[in-house]
Amino acid sequence: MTATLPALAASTRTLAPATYDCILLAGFGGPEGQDDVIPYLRNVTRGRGVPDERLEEVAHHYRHFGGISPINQQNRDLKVALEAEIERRGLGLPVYWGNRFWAPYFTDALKELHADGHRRVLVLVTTAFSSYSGCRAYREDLAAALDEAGLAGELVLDKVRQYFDHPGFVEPNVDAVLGGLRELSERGDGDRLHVMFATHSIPSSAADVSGPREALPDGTPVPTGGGEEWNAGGGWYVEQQRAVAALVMDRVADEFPGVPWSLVFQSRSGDPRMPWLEPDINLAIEALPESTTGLVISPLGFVSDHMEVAWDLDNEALETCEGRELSAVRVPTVGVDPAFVAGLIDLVEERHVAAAGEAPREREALTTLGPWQDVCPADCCLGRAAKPTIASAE
Ligand SMILES: CC1=C(CCC(=O)O)c2cc3nc(cc4[nH]c(cc5[nH]c(cc1n2)c(C)c5CCC(=O)O)c(CCC(=O)O)c4C)C(CCC(=O)O)=C3C
Ligand SMILES: [Fe+2]
Repeated sequence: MTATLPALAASTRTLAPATYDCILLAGFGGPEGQDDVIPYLRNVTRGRGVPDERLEEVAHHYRHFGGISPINQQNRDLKVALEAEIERRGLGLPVYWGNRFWAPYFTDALKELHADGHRRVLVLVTTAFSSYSGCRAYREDLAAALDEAGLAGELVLDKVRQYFDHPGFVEPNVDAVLGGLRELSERGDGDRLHVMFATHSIPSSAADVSGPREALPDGTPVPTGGGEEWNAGGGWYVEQQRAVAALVMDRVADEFPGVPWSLVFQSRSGDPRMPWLEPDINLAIEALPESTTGLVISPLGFVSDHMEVAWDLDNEALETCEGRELSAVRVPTVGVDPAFVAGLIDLVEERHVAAAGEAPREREALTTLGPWQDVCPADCCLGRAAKPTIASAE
């Protein structure tokens, strides 16, 4: 199946700069009241074989917070911050907001921006890493929304690259981890520290096919993973997170040299007999050496402190720490940190030029994996049947 798809030449993974006329902030979406919770969860898990018991368990997480996920407000705040940065730079690009799983849906946002006269859309996705859930699913859902809105021939939808190693994403994460390490030191629990970078678990089979099935333009081969104590999985999803985590630790090493760290996974669902990325954060906390005096938890896999952070880390993981009397701090995601907001607009400016022939902003990347592709090969992150997508070579 995937092996028969034609390979995409490295050079075609970068799009020439162009002029866009608006930005679409593409979010995940979340419920905003108790009555939304079940319809929302049905949207998220449609056709995905997530067991009912898991849905009930997750519904309980939302119910605990009045049925309201913080994610929509966080995206509203991000939209306002992006608008202010665009205004500051005089770019004149309006920002629209749409979600995969809750109102405002992608279809509504596309209809709205089209009605306002826009035709060339640059999409900013609220996830930094490459995986089916973090990239391809957004591209598929945008293609479906284009169709549903009846605008398939009318709009151009290009997407900003995954930005895991862009300074705008890395720097706030460095600051956050540094803040956590300092806090533990000030508490007097800084003797033997550990940093855990938490990210969403995905099926190992999905991890293995995350990102392109070909070498990077510089020849870096597709990562095969394995060989670790835990099931770390292969593919670019894990590789990108490991690279960013290592970079963050390198950056804090001046002040906190030699602090051990690990990449851990959270929020797994699906059939328990299927392998997903491990270790689960809670098991990893249990397995820390008895001598560990303080733990920093960085939600590296997410861009805002949404429900997966508020529940799975702040409730569950911190409780696991309490259970073994381990002093711990969960540090913030990038959220609306000014450096992150500015970084997203830098990413826009490396693609958008006001007029043909103008030089775009330089493409920044802090690991050897980047700058990541603007356009995905046809089989990128493709695990199941191919659906049409935007921002793909085919
Ligand atoms: C990689 C990844 C990201 C990061 C990239 C990105 O940010 O997009 C992410 C983000 C998020 N996931 C979220 C919520 C949920 N994810 C679910 C289910 C799943 N996620 C998966 C993966 C990911 N998820 C997978 C492989 C499943 C299994 C089912 C399937 O294959 O589709 C379910 C169903 C119940 C359950 O199984 O837990 C819910 C409710 C929210 C919103 C939180 C809020 O409301 O504040 C956000 C930001
Ligand atoms: Fe999820």
